[in-house]
Amino acid sequence: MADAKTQEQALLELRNRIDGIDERIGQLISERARCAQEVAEVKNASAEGRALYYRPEREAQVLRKVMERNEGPLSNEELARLFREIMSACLALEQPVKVAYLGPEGTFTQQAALKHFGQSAVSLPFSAIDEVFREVEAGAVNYGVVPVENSTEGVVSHTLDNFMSSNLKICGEVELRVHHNLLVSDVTNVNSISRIYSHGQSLAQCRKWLDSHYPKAERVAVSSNAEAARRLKGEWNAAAIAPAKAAEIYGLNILAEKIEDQPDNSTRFLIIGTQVVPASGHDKTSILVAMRNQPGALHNLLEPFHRHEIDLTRVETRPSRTGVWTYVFFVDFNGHMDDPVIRATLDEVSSRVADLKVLGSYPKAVL
Ligand SMILES: O=C(O)C(=O)C[C@]1(C(=O)O)C=C[C@@H](O)C=C1
Repeated sequence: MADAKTQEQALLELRNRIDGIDERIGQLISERARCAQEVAEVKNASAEGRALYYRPEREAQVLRKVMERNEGPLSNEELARLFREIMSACLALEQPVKVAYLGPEGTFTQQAALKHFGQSAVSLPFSAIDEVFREVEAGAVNYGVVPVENSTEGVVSHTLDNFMSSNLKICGEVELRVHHNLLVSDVTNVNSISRIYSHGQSLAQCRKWLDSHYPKAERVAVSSNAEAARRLKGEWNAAAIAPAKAAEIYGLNILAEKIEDQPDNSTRFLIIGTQVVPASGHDKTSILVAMRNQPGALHNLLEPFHRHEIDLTRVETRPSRTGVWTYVFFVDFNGHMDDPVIRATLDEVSSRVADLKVLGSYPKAVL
């Protein structure tokens, strides 16, 4: 009895301390939000209606500082995620940011949009990558989010091809650990699952798991994981592979978690917009280069990077849509356009190729 009393007393004291801390945190968050409102006034005063509220480079710096200062016990990622949301709410006070993403609701791309902009952003689903580009170009939204690398949605080439005809810039990147789950609906008879829906790439990424758990089930590839989740309604013998978020949105149950064959399965997404982003201190640049398919062409293109010791992070090639025998390379490397070494390198590259377009310099993914 005495023990129970002491425990209750200890809890009460700790909870009183937590109440006091919460009060201070609340006051500080409000003070920060008022500061952000003043930032907006300063931006408005000098921009004649064209103020840039969202500043990717500053957000990256804020989050990096949060991680550097962290003394635990929360992990760097956890603490940065909390500050991500505080900044998202502060930005919404300045201007609610509108973001188009490759939908439907529940896709990994939506998850990437929320991870990058936080919950206070207004995110709008579009059914094709071209549409996301068009919405941003038309000014109907401020930014777009599209998958680009090792994508579960299987659309990397679409994103790259869109850059050939678009003047949009890359303003940021997001990396997402991709976990697959087996989802069922309330009416599913879990002992007689004979059909499994998902995007083709997701089915491929869970092949071994499916082979051992559902070797006889028919695997049906559909346009997105969210579409797979949507199909389940009313099908008693079907399951879907999709993100946990899709279970929430479509009212489904998770039958098995993290069923991907590779535990470090991840996808990279790009933030597209019209803004040129200043250096944040840890940046990447993406360029698009068009060149004739001659012997030694790729070596010619890459040699200046090697000589200037610039780290390439990705080289991708696509056949150009115009002109026979011409290839287009997408090259990502560490560094920012404002850096004189990068500028000099690109001047050299430019003199060796048919065309060079800088798609953007942007902060490396922080979270
Ligand atoms: O520093 C700014 O420019 C701000 O607008 C403030 C702030 C923030 O909350 O820290 C908010 C939005 C921007 O994207 C970056 C930072």
